[in-house]
Amino acid sequence: MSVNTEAQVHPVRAQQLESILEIGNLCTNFDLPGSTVRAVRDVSFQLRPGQRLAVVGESGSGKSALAMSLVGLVPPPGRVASGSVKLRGRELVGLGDREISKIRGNDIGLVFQDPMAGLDPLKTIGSQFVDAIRVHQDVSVREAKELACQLLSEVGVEDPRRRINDYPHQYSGGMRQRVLIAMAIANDPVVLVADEPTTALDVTTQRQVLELLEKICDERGNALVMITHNLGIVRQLCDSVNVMYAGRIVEQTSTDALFAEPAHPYTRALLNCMIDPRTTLRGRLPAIPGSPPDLSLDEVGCAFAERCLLGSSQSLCHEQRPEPVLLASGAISRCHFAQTPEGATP
Ligand SMILES: Nc1ncnc2c1ncn2[C@@H]1O[C@H](COP(=O)(O)OP(=O)(O)OP(=O)(O)O)[C@@H](O)[C@H]1O
Repeated sequence: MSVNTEAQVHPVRAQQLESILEIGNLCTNFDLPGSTVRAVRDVSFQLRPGQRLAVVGESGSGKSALAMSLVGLVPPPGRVASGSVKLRGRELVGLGDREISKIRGNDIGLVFQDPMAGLDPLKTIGSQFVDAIRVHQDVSVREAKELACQLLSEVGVEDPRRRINDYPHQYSGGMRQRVLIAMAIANDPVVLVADEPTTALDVTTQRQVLELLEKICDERGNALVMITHNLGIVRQLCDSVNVMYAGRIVEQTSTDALFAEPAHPYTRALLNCMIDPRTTLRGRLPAIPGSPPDLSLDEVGCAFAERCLLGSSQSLCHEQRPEPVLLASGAISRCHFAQTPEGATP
């Protein structure tokens, strides 16, 4: 099945700007002894220059596995089992480690949840920064250091000429995240992939880091893929949204439409869990009743059917997997009853 959704959702917009990233029928599995966890299932979408796309969903829905698949960093025993990731037309799936690492940190910048995971505790920030720049740019150590200081200043690290000689533990969590963001943009990537970049931070620092990401995207014009649990972040930072459930994208829509007219029952359940969509920047999603399916089992019907208010009593939902449906709003929803008006019996 092919879900070439961007072309379906926004045919006019899709023609205006050629996409820079094209994901086609991507499947990522974790091969465990005796079972295979199918973490990303037949995911397709496109990203245009400057687009800010959120990927949202509950824990375990496959957001991180998708993000890691985009940049060739799926940890073993995981692997991209099939499908395609094309950056400016170049296929990344199947590239060797050396080739993909040239692209990572160059055309695609990465910001992770735990800034410590991206830094070597035994090296100064300066030496790590210089290395990260010189892997991709033919510049001297002195020039790389100068660029590093400029970037640190850009992301709000005061006195960068002194701070560059400090070790990661001498920075606060928020400052370490700023350093990683500076490193991620050092080679002017066309896409920034941020996987829950503020989850480990306190509320005030979260807000500052989000404002920084927003400023960077505004000023540099890079596209953003923002992996998050947090619909407040989606509202603040992103223009479009992929909602993931059980490894699949169940809704693709604009941020405005997500809040105004959520199409999929799962999206509506997520929104219902938000206490106050205007102020819940800090709010992780509270639980939706029931639990997601075991991703090592084959799907029969809609993966959300058991938990769905609309379809739990419908035999169709339990028997037949829904295909994506293009709605009048421009959203795509993977629901048998996507066109059913709210409150009506399907
Ligand atoms: N290293 C691994 N080994 C085995 N299974 C894994 C591994 N990493 C992820 N998975 C499985 O893949 C599925 C998707 O996980 P993933 O981390 O992508 O979800 P997520 O939506 O990012 O969740 P969270 O928001 O909690 O990070 C889950 O069922 C998870 O258990």
